[in-house]
Amino acid sequence: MTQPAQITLSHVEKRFGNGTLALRDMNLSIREGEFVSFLGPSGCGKSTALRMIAGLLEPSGGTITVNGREAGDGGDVSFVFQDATLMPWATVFDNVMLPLKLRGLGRAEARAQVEEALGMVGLTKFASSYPRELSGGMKMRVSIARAMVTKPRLLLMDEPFAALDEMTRFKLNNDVLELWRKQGLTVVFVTHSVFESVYLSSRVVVMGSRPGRVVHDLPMPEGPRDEHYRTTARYAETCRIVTEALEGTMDHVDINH
Ligand SMILES: Nc1ncnc2c1ncn2[C@@H]1O[C@H](COP(=O)(O)OP(=O)(O)OP(=O)(O)O)[C@@H](O)[C@H]1O
Repeated sequence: MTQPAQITLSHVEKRFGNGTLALRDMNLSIREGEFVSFLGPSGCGKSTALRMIAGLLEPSGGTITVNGREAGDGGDVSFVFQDATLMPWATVFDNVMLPLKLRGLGRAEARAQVEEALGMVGLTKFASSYPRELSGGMKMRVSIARAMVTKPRLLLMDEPFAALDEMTRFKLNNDVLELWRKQGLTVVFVTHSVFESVYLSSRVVVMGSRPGRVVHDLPMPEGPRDEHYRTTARYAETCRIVTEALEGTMDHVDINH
């Protein structure tokens, strides 16, 4: 039986105060347990769409429902930004505990959940370290642990690995896939990278700009995702198909710069 939609965007439009029409008539339905990437040229509204799903921005037209409620109207959703956005004066433990503290939990009550979240990202031994003592990849892991500590059903990620070197990015790609599988999450992931979107996703939503909208909705092949997969003909062929779809959304100005 098909799962009911967990996220629905229906005729969504976003016009900013300065008149920019970022999205027009965006329609999309995401089911529980999917891993969906938003891929598209710079400025096509990927982040805007993600922020509206999170309830951080309001649509100027249309409707967005998440977990059966209006977007932003309730828990079960976590957000990971491009920067780890950690509190530099607080330990890894305290950074990860923040969402629980905001919900009124004390240290003792929160301990088991924080430890579990740190375990998920392999940072158990770094609970008392400070952000300045960590590499960029480790800081991003802390940020992911902070997002996971509330046990969300939906994880929204806005280009989380764009600033990391390639090997770290590959490693974190695998970590996120493991979380997705083990925790039964739904993930919506914004990226500029065809290779990253094809590797991670069960579905790639290719967006076009001026105004932003969904241009292609491409199911990805099923099967294991591991370092071997990156070297297969199937992966290369899927990347080619997605690249063509992406290029079709761009005008010459976009392609040449
Ligand atoms: N707060 C804002 N006020 C006005 N315009 C905005 C605002 N935020 C985004 N925009 C505009 O809306 C459009 C979509 O922006 P958005 O950041 O969602 O695109 P994107 O696809 O995520 O881009 P990138 O890949 O470069 O991050 C762009 O034209 C952008 O300049």
